[in-house]
Amino acid sequence: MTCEETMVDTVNTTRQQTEPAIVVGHLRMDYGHQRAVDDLSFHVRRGEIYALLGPNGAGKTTTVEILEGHRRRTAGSVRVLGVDPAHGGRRWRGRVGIVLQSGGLDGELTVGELVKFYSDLYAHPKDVGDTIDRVGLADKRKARARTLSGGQLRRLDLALALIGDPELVFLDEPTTGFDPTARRSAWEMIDELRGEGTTVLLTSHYLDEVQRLADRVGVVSSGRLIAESTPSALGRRDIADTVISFQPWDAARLPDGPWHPPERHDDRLLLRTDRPTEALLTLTSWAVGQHRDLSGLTVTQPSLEDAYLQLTDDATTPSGGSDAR
Ligand SMILES: Nc1ncnc2c1ncn2[C@@H]1O[C@H](COP(=O)(O)OP(=O)(O)OP(=O)(O)O)[C@@H](O)[C@H]1O
Repeated sequence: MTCEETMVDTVNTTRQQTEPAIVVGHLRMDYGHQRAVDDLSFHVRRGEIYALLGPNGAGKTTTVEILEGHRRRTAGSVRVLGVDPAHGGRRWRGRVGIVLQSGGLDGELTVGELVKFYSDLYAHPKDVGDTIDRVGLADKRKARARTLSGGQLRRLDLALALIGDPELVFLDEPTTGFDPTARRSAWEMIDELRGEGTTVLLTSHYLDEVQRLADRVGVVSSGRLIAESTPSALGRRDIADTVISFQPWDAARLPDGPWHPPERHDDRLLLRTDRPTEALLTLTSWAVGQHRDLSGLTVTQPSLEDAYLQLTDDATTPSGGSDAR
């Protein structure tokens, strides 16, 4: 290698280490006349857990399939670990953990045999027994794949994605069909991946999962990124107001205050506000002045779920933030 080639190689290696794990620019995917992904841009930093969140048909799986190199995009640019997945070779595949469709596995092989078979495909695989333990299938090691339940098959998928000790893992709805205990252990496992510096791209419908696991979340609706933030900052967005609720007494006449027009729900009055401290002061001063209690008073902070529902609702209504095609 000449001195010049060595320098180019060093520059390339440095660039690959500093470049985000995933860079998506103006990605578009059309299935015939159906636009599934529309001008989508985002990046995932190395070691980050990034969640794509969105309603059914938002384009999450299509995006992940393009990033995995399983689907050719219509337009836009994509780099995964410094490589265009459309041209990702064997070496690149070895660096990326992909949760396979277990439907394609030979159901006659046992869990242990399948994980061992996949481990042999990689240069530096993890330990087969440890990986099976980690996904909670230790007692199913000798069971044939065809005898596993839906949730157990997804755990097997996860084991196959992790066995190659990848730098980046794609987890498309990793806990769908898991019972609550299995979900918790999958979460712990994903936390461990974070501890090891593995980058994770996750798609999920479960807001608690995203809240618990993700460093950042991109909300996708109709193929577009409509919001991107940390889960907690997304939950704090002004769009999702704090709700103050209580049971008003007969003939109560509410004073003016920093809230939207009051809403009645059964015997309760709901006040939505983006200035909760001031609203509570106005409300409690009024009640004390009237020698009354604010019976059943509750104050509810907006959750990630509230923000998500409001965002996706706005994006799919014609007057909302995203243009309707
Ligand atoms: N192979 C395909 N051929 C034609 N249209 C497709 C195909 N795959 C997906 N679509 C369409 O593209 C859009 C995006 O689908 P995609 O599966 O990517 O969404 P998603 O966000 O993953 O949905 P879900 O949360 O339900 O899994 C949908 O309207 C879907 O009907």
